[in-house]
Amino acid sequence: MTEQAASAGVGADASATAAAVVVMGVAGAGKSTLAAAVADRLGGVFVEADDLHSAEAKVQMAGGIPLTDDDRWPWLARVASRVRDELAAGRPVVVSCSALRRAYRDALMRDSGAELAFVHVHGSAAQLAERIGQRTGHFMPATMLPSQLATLEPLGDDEHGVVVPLDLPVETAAAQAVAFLDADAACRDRTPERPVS
Ligand SMILES: Nc1ncnc2c1ncn2[C@@H]1O[C@H](COP(=O)(O)OP(=O)(O)O)[C@@H](O)[C@H]1O
Ligand SMILES: O=C(O)[C@H](O)[C@@H](O)[C@H](O)[C@H](O)COP(=O)(O)O
Repeated sequence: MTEQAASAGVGADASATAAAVVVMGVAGAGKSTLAAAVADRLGGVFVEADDLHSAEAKVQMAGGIPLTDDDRWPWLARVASRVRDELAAGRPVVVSCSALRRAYRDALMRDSGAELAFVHVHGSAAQLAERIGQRTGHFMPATMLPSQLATLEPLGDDEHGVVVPLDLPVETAAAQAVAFLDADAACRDRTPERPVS
């Protein structure tokens, strides 16, 4: 993982910006808000992975029961398929998707065929609890936060991603994310493709 590439002073260069981005993190962290802002900056499409859950999965989560891996795989496949479709149509795509575990992120890469970049919106447990408590009208109850945190696997050093603090103003966070994406795209241009594990 590249730590806060934004602070490296990399200038914005739309042509170098990764075309496929997943804004990840636990429920309520601020993924959708940031993903929409990043999509706007990239002139890309914002995809809300929550909209691709089955009705059954939403009922399950609304009832406070976390999804299992078996519940998640078909959902992740739908998210990846959507990414693939948008890229095939020539549109940059920014997805809001929890993508909590490494295996989920690898599956998204494998099934989309895209070299995804990840932006992890994160903060302390107290900040996350406060943030999810503010959210209204969502199927995911705040009681799911502990299971989300238990499932979360932070970005590995070998993943293309950056952590953005959840308490930044959204436009500041989006600027940090885009600076990272520019730096990451430039870095990929200089290095051979790595295999997806
Ligand atoms: N940078 C931010 N600063 C302040 N509030 C935010 C910020 N990002 C998101 N929020 C608020 O936090 C709550 C959760 O945000 P949301 O984007 O829905 O999170 P997620 O997609 O991770 O569930 C919402 O009420 C949203 O308005
Ligand atoms: O905004 C949110 O609350 C999350 O994005 C949430 O809706 C997400 O879809 C679930 O977290 C299900 O997936 P996981 O159980 O794999 O996080």
